Amino acid sequence: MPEKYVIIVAGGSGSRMGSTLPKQFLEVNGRPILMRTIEVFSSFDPAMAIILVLPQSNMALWKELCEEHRFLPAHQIVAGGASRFQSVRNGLEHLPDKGLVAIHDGVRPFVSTEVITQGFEVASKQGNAIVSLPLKESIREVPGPGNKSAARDRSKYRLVQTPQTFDISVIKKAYRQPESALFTDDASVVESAGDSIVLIDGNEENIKITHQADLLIAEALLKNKKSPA
Ligand SMILES: Nc1ccn([C@@H]2O[C@H](COP(=O)(O)OP(=O)(O)OP(=O)(O)O)[C@@H](O)[C@H]2O)c(=O)n1
Ligand SMILES: C[C@](O)(CO)[C@H](O)COP(=O)(O)O
Repeated sequence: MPEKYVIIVAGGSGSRMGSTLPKQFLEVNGRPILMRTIEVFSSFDPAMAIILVLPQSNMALWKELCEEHRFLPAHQIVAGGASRFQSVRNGLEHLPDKGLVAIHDGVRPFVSTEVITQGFEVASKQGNAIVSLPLKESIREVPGPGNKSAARDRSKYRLVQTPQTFDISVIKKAYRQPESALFTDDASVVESAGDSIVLIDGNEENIKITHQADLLIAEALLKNKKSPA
């Protein structure tokens, strides 16, 4: 297996959460969300290099939080950009040219180690591995034909999550493209560079904490984790 790296992107402002403090620093059951996310990767492989992308304006806060919570996992801090694309691109500059990198949202603390493992294994053989889930609700296209809404076949779609794991040469080449509004994740950047995307199954608990209600779900997931099997 080639050398493994992870870029954890936490350079956003969390506008949909509606809190003054960006959501990655909010505590769930007494610990900042971002620390929980980093800990999943450091326990998966304590030797793996962790690149953490943060808003420039929150770097001092992060240092204080690390001291307060005695947060020990080693990580290299990189300044984020105005968009997720720019934050990932900044993180990639701190990687060597060879190896594998998992790119993961700092606000997805419930990714399983099985999914991380599968991501590295598949990406080492096929160049990339993108975590996804089937849809569990009906979907409609809006507007569909005739400017009306139209039922669509959900079996043709997947919900895309992170980590998205890549051969470093593949992802670095892709991120040399100019930014596009269509680049909502790393798979879309790599696909636009001409590579085929490989989907793997994710874990249902790996939610992206986005809205206030997600904090309640996160608390419930943690409670469930602690209870005896
Ligand atoms: N300029 C940005 C924007 C987003 N992200 C990160 O990308 C992940 C997924 O983005 P999202 O959930 O949309 O986070 P925000 O952009 O912070 O939220 P919002 O869109 O509600 O403002 C988050 O971990 C976020 O911190 C980032 O590193 N740099
Ligand atoms: C990368 C991502 O988390 C995959 O689901 C997602 O695309 C981020 O999207 P958002 O618009 O920043 O919420």
